[in-house]
Amino acid sequence: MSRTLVLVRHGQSEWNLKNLFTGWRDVDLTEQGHAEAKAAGQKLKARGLKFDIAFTSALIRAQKTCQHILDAVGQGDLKTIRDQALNERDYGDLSGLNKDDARKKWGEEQVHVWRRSYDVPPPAGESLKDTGARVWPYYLHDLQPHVLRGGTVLVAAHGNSLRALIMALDGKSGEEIVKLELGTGVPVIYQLNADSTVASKEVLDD
Ligand SMILES: O=C(O)[C@@H](CO)OP(=O)(O)O
Repeated sequence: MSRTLVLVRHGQSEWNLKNLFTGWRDVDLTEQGHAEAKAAGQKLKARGLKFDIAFTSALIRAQKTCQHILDAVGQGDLKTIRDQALNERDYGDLSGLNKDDARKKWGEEQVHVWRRSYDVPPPAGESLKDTGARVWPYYLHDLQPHVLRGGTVLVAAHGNSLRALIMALDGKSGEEIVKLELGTGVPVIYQLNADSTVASKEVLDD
């Protein structure tokens, strides 16, 4: 039985391009972002993947990425659940600021800690731990059951909401997760065992 979970970070957004902290701000994909999402769909199509259900966040950049992928695999009308549990980490007061300006103001090290550490939240925002505290229960209750009954499930979401999910799936520590970067539009394919542990993981980053 195939129990397949496909995670895809949205394609490049307008604020990725402008190098701004985005978080819950609802910005669109760039031309490149649309192309990356379509290319992700083509890679999944080439694998012969057909989905049973799709999940995405409440934010347009993830929703459009999800739709591009479904269109590419010929499943444009597939049932898709949108939930803010899968939203990007809330960047709080950093939202809308330029990342280089923030480095000048607070220093390289502090900004890196806010962006990639496990449990240090940016001012008035969520740490990765906080993000995981909403992503992981949502995964367990709403998403994983579809995979365990033999489904193939698409999740189109965000860099940090997916980092939180991957941290739990891979059993990574707070120190290890600092190094994990997810590319825009790069599919990550998990096969799960019947007991919900990970049987295999493949990153389609070529
Ligand atoms: O700005 C954001 O919301 C995220 C993702 O684009 O940025 P970072 O990679 O710095 O966590």
